[in-house]
Amino acid sequence: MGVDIKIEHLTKKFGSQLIWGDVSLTLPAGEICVMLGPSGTGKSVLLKTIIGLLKPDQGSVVIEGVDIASCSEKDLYEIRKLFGVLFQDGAMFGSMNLYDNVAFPLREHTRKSESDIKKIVMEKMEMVGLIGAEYKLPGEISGGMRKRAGLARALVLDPEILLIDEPDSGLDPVRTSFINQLFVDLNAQTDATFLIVTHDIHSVRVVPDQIGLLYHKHLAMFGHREKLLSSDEPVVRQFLNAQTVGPIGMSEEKDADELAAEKDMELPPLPPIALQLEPSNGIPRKRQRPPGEWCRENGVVPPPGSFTADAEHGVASAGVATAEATAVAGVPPIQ
Ligand SMILES: Nc1ncnc2c1ncn2[C@@H]1O[C@H](COP(=O)(O)OP(=O)(O)OP(=O)(O)O)[C@@H](O)[C@H]1O
Repeated sequence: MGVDIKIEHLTKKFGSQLIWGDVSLTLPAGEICVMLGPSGTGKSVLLKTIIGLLKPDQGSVVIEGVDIASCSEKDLYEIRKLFGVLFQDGAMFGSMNLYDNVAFPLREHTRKSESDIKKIVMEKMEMVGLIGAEYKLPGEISGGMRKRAGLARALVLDPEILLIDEPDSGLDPVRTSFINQLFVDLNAQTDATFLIVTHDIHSVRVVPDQIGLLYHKHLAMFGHREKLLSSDEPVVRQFLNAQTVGPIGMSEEKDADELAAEKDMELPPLPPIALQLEPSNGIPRKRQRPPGEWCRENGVVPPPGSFTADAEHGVASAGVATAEATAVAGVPPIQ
């Protein structure tokens, strides 16, 4: 399960307004990818382009040999069956209970009997922890439950690709952690390719295998989590660590005077790279790589204290833990 999405030289404009240009990246089959970027950089537009709701001006999005950007309506209809989509608010029909909301794609797109539909709906409701809430209306449940119901609905057609737009918007930190764990568990169970758009820096540090950053009308960087989390590239470093010092300003880019004023400012050290969330059953996901492997293979020294339990809290542990962490990454321990 899970398929690659190969994006090449993708450009999107609305009229004369360039949203992003020449975006190229591959979302690897079965991996969890996160797309970041300041507000308005076109992350939602990218999701909509990947699923063929918006046509790019140039470039291709190839899934299973079909280019979404140029294929026929019939091919697009077929390819869309590979997708599950979770919109920001869960996009539930307000007058339908959760059971009917989750059953909706099965009733619309398949000829399954009501007893088969029931089996599938209940299986997905169980996966997202909503057994017992089937007959509640969307307006009667919390935002977190609505997201989980939206996720159950996105899963009913057994998608190979899950597109998820800002799952944490409106959720408190605890519920965000629950939904992050749910993504990791679902990825382990389904091996689907995940693309999540989020602003939540903590989620970015512990959930994805791959991270991308859209900035100033282009893809600033895309790659393995350890690449971005150890990067000194100013935009990546500033965004991933939520710093005010760096090229990103309040509205868009900082001007030359603002950047000159920051020239001699010392940046805080990069925080340690956290361990990725493990599936709840303790069995690693198929596409999960051992901590530190990317750094080791690419000769990159991770920030001190990386890949330890403390690293999740941004604490660079000294002594033994640091030595262990660097040993994991295959580089000499820091004395
Ligand atoms: N259908 C449309 N027609 C014209 N402009 C659009 C359309 N959809 C999006 N835009 C513009 O594209 C830009 C990017 O919007 P988008 O919603 O993708 O940003 P985003 O990065 O997801 O932002 P946020 O993080 O705030 O959700 C915005 O300037 C928006 O106004």
